Amino acid sequence: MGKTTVIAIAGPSASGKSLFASTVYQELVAELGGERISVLSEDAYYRDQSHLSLDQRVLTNYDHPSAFEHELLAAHLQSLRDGNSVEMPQYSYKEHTRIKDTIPVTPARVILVEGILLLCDPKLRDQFDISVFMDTPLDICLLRRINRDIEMRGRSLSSITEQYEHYVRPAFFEFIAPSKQFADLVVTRGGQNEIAIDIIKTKIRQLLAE
Ligand SMILES: Nc1ncnc2c1ncn2[C@@H]1O[C@H](COP(=O)(O)OP(=O)(O)O)[C@@H](O)[C@H]1O
Ligand SMILES: O=c1ccn([C@@H]2O[C@H](COP(=O)(O)O)[C@@H](O)[C@H]2O)c(=O)[nH]1
Repeated sequence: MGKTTVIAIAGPSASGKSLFASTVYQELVAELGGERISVLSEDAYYRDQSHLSLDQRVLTNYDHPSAFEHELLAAHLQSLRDGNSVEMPQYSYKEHTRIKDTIPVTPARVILVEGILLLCDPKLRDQFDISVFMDTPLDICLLRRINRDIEMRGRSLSSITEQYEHYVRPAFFEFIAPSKQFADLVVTRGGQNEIAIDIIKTKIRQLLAE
């Protein structure tokens, strides 16, 4: 296997990062097979909070860098570069903590990693060869987050709007928007931008052909 290339996909919550990463991954796996591409999620590296009660866990600010174990994500990316498999944690948005199971991730020629605060952290940025920022307007992100969090993450409308006002929106202006300067490619509209998906797929095909 040649040198590992890590592609980061960052941007606000519900901007389409997961959809973009999974579309690129699934379309390339269908075309080329899955052995040479892996996907990681920053959300899997939210800190374990199993020592706290559920009432305490809901008080955490999940949009602040301190909520993530970025040191572990950086160490896992380095291990994968070094040719070693890692056990990626799994996170429950309903329980607000990690679950016991992990997912084995094998070293791959191309690693896609997606998450809100990836480009804010210098030790993570050092691990990225290509960085993408999903520049979906914040009002569109909010509408998509409301629908997704009610359907998929067991949230009420009032809990979403309260969390959004106190944590999600302030974190966008303090951490996420300023991190756009570190992106190589800025993607408008979200996870269904077919031209952007095609550009990243073309780059990955080139890397896999080297
Ligand atoms: N371009 C788009 N058009 C319509 N819906 C979209 C688009 N991009 C993403 N979505 C939807 O918006 C929601 C949030 O997208 P997701 O990929 O989970 O965002 P993120 O990973 O950035 O939080 C999901 O339900 C997804 O299907
Ligand atoms: O327990 C949790 C953990 C995270 N969140 C919210 O999730 C988003 C990040 O995930 P996206 O898939 O990028 O939306 C972040 O804004 C947190 O507020 C949560 O609500 N509860």
